[in-house]
Amino acid sequence: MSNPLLTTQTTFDSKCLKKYEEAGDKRMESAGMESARAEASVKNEPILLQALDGRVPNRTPIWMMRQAGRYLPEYRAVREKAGDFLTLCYTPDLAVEVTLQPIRRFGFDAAILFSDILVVPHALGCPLTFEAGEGPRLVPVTTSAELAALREELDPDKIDRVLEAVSRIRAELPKETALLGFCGAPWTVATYMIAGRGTPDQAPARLASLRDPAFFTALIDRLVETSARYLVGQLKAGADAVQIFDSWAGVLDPTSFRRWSIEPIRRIVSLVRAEVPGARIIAFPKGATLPGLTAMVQATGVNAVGLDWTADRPATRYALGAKCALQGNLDPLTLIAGGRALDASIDAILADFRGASHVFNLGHGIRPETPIVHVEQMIARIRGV
Ligand SMILES: Cc1c2[nH]c(c1CCC(=O)O)Cc1[nH]c(c(CCC(=O)O)c1C)Cc1[nH]c(c(CCC(=O)O)c1C)Cc1[nH]c(c(C)c1CCC(=O)O)C2
Repeated sequence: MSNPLLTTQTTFDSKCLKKYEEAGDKRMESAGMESARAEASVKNEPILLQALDGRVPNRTPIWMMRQAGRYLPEYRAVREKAGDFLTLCYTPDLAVEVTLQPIRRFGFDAAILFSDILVVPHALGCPLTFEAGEGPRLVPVTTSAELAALREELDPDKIDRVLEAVSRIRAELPKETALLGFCGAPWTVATYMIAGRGTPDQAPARLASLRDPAFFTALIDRLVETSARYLVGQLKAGADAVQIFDSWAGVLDPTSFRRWSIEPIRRIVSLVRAEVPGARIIAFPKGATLPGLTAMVQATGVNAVGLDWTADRPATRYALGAKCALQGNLDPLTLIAGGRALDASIDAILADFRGASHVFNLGHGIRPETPIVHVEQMIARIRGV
């Protein structure tokens, strides 16, 4: 019997979409009908996890990257009281509170731990500050000697506070809401460590990889090992799945993408699953091409890939829909615009992924200026209420 997902058809007409749906239905049948017991055990599972397991839940799970953040007045109030962003991250009471805020307000299908990808370099001993309106500032690490001066392992005084927040969040969340942990991918974290800040094209890290490959490889290795342990800690503390953010993957040429985005993520996935068998992992290599995404899924075996708003949805589904879940990909600017543009974009995303294992999300983090009524409009549209 031929698999409609493995044909060489390259146009994405309605006939082709019908095939996806049939394949999705078949996949549902084979996944769901293995035994009545398996069916019963998945019924109570959060729908986000059903999608990550390759099932097609009876409604589309929704969460938003940066869903706890400055667009929420209740976040701004806690942030003001804490004074400093890192205080929020390392004070379990506050991290639990801001993680739960968007769940209380919107009832998303997943909470994401409130923290930051730069907690990893900070816990390795890199001084870090967040200047108001300017983003993060780190003391740059640009040589093997500077790397050698950092810790080999994450400082437990910092990380244990984050893990305590994880277990308290899990205890307070409704059981139908999944809890996501996360870390930055080694490449993206390295770009901030080397430049000491965000840069437009990550030139300092790209140059370092060319000029001093021994240093750069050692830095990536340190991040692979510590990030894997950190994710294992989060999963053991109660995270149901984890996402690896490779926000700057899109600046890498195809060879460098394999070497600095795919390969470190592959190693993290394998280290994590050695400790936590079957760990559910989402990779978000922002800006990756479709061949890049395909290679990522093939090499790493992640459960899902995050798609930014530039992804060609039918082509991505055609290439990957039978191999992993697809997460995304509403343009965060559409959520600022609202109105009919928002409705039309949501409808297109839902139509393109109908019958697939799809997690609704934005193509990148929600922006602080986003009106809350547009988030409500989005959720109502997706849930059909
Ligand atoms: C690159 C990156 C960072 N942090 C993160 C990434 C990867 C995702 C992406 O590409 O956006 C990841 C991140 N940062 C934050 C979370 C929390 C969980 C979530 O709601 O998604 C997550 C998952 C909170 C945050 N991290 C930050 C804020 C804003 C801090 C504040 O309250 O002032 C929040 C809510 C600060 C931060 N942290 C970082 C930057 C560049 C900035 C400044 C830009 C900004 O202010 O939006 C680094």
